[in-house]
Amino acid sequence: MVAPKIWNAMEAAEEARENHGSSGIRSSSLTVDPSLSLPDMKPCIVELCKDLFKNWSILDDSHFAVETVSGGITNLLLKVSVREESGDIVNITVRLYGPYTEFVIDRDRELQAIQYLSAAGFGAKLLGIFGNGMVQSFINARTLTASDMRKPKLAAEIAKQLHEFHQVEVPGSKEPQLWNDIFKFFEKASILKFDVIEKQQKYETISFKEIHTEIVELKELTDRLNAPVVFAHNDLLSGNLMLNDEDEKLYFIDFEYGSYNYRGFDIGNHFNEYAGYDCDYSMYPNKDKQYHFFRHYLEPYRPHQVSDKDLEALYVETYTYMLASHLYWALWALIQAKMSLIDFDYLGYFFLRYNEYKRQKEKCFLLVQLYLSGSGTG
Ligand SMILES: Nc1ncnc2c1ncn2[C@@H]1O[C@H](COP(=O)(O)OP(=O)(O)OP(=O)(O)O)[C@@H](O)[C@H]1O
Repeated sequence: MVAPKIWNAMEAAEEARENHGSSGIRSSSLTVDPSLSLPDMKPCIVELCKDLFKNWSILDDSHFAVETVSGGITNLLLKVSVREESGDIVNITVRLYGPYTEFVIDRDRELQAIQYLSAAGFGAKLLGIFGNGMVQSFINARTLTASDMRKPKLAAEIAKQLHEFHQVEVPGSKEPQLWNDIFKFFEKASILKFDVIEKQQKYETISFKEIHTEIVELKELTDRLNAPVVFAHNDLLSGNLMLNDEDEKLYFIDFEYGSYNYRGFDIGNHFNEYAGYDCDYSMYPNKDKQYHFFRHYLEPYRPHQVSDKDLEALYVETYTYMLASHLYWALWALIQAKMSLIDFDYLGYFFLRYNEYKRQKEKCFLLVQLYLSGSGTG
């Protein structure tokens, strides 16, 4: 097993300290125990805020209100409202990384990306980092549901924003990470041991030999497409989309899985999320709905001028990487089943994603072969 890369919070904090003048990102070496109850955690959060934002250090603790925004599937997110001396209220969020999340999330990669993405106007502004988390601006908006996300007007807006997102340049290697990540997940996922006997028995029904063959075959197929590579969000589910209804501003949030990747993966992965938390894959968009999305993605200001050839190419690309998205999150779920402290049936989630992969595979492979042979997709 490849040794997991443990995010070096101290190094990152030190780097941010050095860069503070230019990037405006503050840093603290404090850590907050995520297992504390909210009342016990509050004094630690207040101390952290005072350490990061020196102008708040003179305020009495009664000026700080702390509440939970979300348990997330991965992290704990808190909202801190600070009544400043002037009487103004400032809202920020404090994100505590979930334990062991470094097994599936590269925090260095996330932190670097977030700075460039937030400078380009995406997501919440990064205000500071600390030993086991980060502080960001609070976004005044509601979180979308899967059914919101499927509405044509919002789908067009998401496509348009994704087009912009994919234009952002993040320094560093521009190598697509998909297959590196999938193989890394595979290595970890294939050697797990569960203490709970039922879980272990369920786990033992999985054929990793079969999965490995699937990964290799799918990689070979996607390689033949020469798909464009962009800086991708990689986790565009409804919970990572927020909308302010008044000014109709849409926000992409949560760049934990962001990396250079195939654009078709970002889109296919997003379409898989139409299934919502119940994984109802009958909600996957039909060809018309996909084309609606593609038009606004490819030409946000002239959606009706996109050529049939470009639509078809993106259709094939998306279909193929949609399969990769199932493999990616299926393997991710196995690692979570072992590592996460969150009470969620990750093992069951593996089967939902992998079974859907198997259900779609043949049709997809056939479609790509037809397309590559020049016979079209019909
Ligand atoms: N900066 C923010 N301002 C306001 N609300 C936010 C902000 N960031 C996240 N949220 C809210 O908290 C929820 C969880 O956030 P996020 O997805 O970043 O956490 P997570 O732990 O990574 O969750 P998951 O693993 O489920 O994606 C979002 O769906 C959104 O409702």
